[in-house]
Amino acid sequence: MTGALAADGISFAYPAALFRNSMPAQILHNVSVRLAPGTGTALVGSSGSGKSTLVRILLALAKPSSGTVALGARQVKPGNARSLRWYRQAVQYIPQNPAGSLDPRMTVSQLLGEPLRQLRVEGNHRALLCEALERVELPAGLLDRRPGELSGGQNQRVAIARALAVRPDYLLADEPVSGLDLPLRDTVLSLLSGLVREDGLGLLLVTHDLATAARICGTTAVLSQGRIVEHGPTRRVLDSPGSPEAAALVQASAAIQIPRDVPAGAP
Ligand SMILES: Nc1ncnc2c1ncn2[C@@H]1O[C@H](COP(=O)(O)OP(=O)(O)OP(=O)(O)O)[C@@H](O)[C@H]1O
Repeated sequence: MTGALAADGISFAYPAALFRNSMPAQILHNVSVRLAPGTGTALVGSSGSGKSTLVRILLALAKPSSGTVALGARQVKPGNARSLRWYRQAVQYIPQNPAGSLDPRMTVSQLLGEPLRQLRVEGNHRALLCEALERVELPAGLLDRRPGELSGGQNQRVAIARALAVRPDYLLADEPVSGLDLPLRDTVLSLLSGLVREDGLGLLLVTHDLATAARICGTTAVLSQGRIVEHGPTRRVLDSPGSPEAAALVQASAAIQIPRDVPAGAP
């Protein structure tokens, strides 16, 4: 059984740009988040608050200036591909615009098989590919197609299947539905919700939008200027935000909801 995925006391600064004679930019200040299997945690915050930087640190792609990342009892640090193979298999990333991350020259079979080969995952790869496709409700008949031969929605699911093929315990999804139209957004959110509730994956969902967070995440952490200013049940954050940053995000989410409810043809 995989343990929690925890970032503890993370601080981080991007190095000073020498040519600009600038100081190192302190981006994260003593940030802690803890993810557990079968639970969804939303990381919300305004643009530039440090969400993607924290995700990079959780993915062991950047080294914090202080603090630790650990999966269960095992500490994780940036390192070579071989030393991180176990971690890459356990923790997968779904980027913003997942479909855009697919190489158009590769078939679905090659796209899904690549991480299995790179991470030297044991077992029958063909069976793992089919299992991943089935989980995102795509037929195995698509394995020989290329992204250009699929719809936008199918490509989104292929990209999620790619993360699922290695059978991870955790998914870190950075704004996975921004830029999608509403029906597609709904499909992807339902899929992610099922992965948490039915398959027991742990999910970190990075989003600007608290309404999106509320759909799938029981817990929400609010990041503001590199600090966690609120961390608790999403319902509580929505109903009685305890920080000005959370209050502003609730207001923004509500404002985005209003036009959707306006009947067609209304002035
Ligand atoms: N490579 C870099 N070098 C220097 N500063 C950077 C670098 N990448 C990001 N930053 C700065 O770090 C801060 C946090 O960026 P980050 O991308 O983590 O925020 P974010 O909350 O994910 O924003 P967004 O919601 O717009 O994606 C920003 O001020 C950004 O300009």
